[in-house]
Amino acid sequence: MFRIKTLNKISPAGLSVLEQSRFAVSSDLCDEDGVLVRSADMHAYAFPDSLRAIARAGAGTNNIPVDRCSEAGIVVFNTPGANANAVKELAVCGLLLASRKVVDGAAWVRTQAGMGADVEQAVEKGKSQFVGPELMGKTLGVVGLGAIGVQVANIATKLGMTVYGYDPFLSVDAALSLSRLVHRALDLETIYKNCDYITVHVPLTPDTRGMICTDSIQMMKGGVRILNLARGGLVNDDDMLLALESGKVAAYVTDFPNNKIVQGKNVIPIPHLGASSPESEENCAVMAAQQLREYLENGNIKNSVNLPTLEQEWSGIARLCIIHRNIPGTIAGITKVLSEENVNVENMTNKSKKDYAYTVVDINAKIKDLVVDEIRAIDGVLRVRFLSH
Ligand SMILES: NC(=O)C1=CN([C@@H]2O[C@H](COP(=O)(O)OP(=O)(O)OC[C@H]3O[C@@H](n4cnc5c(N)ncnc54)[C@H](O)[C@@H]3O)[C@@H](O)[C@H]2O)C=CC1
Ligand SMILES: O=C(O)CCC(=O)C(=O)O
Repeated sequence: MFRIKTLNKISPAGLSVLEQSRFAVSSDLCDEDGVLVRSADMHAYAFPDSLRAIARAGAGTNNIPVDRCSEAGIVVFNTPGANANAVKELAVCGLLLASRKVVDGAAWVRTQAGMGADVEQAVEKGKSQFVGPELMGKTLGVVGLGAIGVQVANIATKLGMTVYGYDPFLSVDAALSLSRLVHRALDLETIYKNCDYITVHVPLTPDTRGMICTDSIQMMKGGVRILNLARGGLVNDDDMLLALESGKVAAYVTDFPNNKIVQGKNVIPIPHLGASSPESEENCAVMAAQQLREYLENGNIKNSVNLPTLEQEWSGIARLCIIHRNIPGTIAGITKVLSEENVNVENMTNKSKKDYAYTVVDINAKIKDLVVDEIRAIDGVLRVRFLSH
């Protein structure tokens, strides 16, 4: 029986993937084999020895201490693309909210009603203060052309916008999905200098933290409208507040409000709703649970952010799953231990991702705990699991 701890509310469709006969799932258990999480901050989380995998039902993994997980031989999964449509739709909403003063206008209508005014009359008299430009014919810059950015760029072309996209690491899949109407920007300056609207869809990393700051805003057009449905830390709040105050930035739509930024002029704060649709919550939860189940039961890895994709059909009665550093000599060490025990290797796959590697060895014999311990002791080995049918 595997023990799965949930750190956020997970869609029931995802939980149903983890059948009760094989998985105990609760927010209130210890010695967990796996964790299912959405946005809960895990940086101070104490890993029990039992923990083998963390599945993030969502895209961003900046709430998880991925380096610490790698060192402890814990696989971290996410669910690429599973919530992209939900975020794309909110981005379209954000573009409109940044333009058409709907939020301020609606609040104003309510105050009129509250003050006892004749709302019908007040509306016609007061509406001119809420005029805002159309999107058609304007220029949009999309920073980050991954699962979300591509969809936002493509749909914006259908709204009649001229779209520039920037992504120095554009994947082949993303390139194939990108509309030919989207102009490829080769640097951020092109986006900053040319766009009336800018939307960021990149992960929060040391490289992207604070990328929207006074230096970048200075390059932008006066009255630019900025959308941030990616992560709060991508924007320097102090610099943004100054730019909003001066009017250099006409509107800032953020899915990551905090006490400071909500004070700003023309800030449209959204309570982190990017992925909050039933469809997206279900997609993410199902994908995360399936990946977790497949790793715990069969050792197969798909969509991990710290370890390579490795899926192998079973070809023996037992399987060794070894997470190790990507250094010479480890595989030789593993096969040496097995051949000394006279164990035949039925099938073996090794894959690496940056500094870490994963080796799956199928064998046709049960081996003693001592042999597993010998493999565990090989230089560079971080975690060994022994699975049997
Ligand atoms: N508001 C919300 O609820 C949600 C927010 N997000 C955020 O959006 C981010 C993007 O999500 P996805 O598109 O699904 O991820 P993704 O991994 O498919 O795409 C990210 C893209 O950013 C690119 N990139 C990385 N560094 C860059 C840089 N310095 N400049 C330009 N491009 C760069 C990558 O090459 C990649 O193509 C996530 O990391 C997460 O932080 C994602 C889902 C929901
Ligand atoms: O689970 C959520 O609501 C947050 C989604 C998100 O921010 C992400 O997928 O990166």
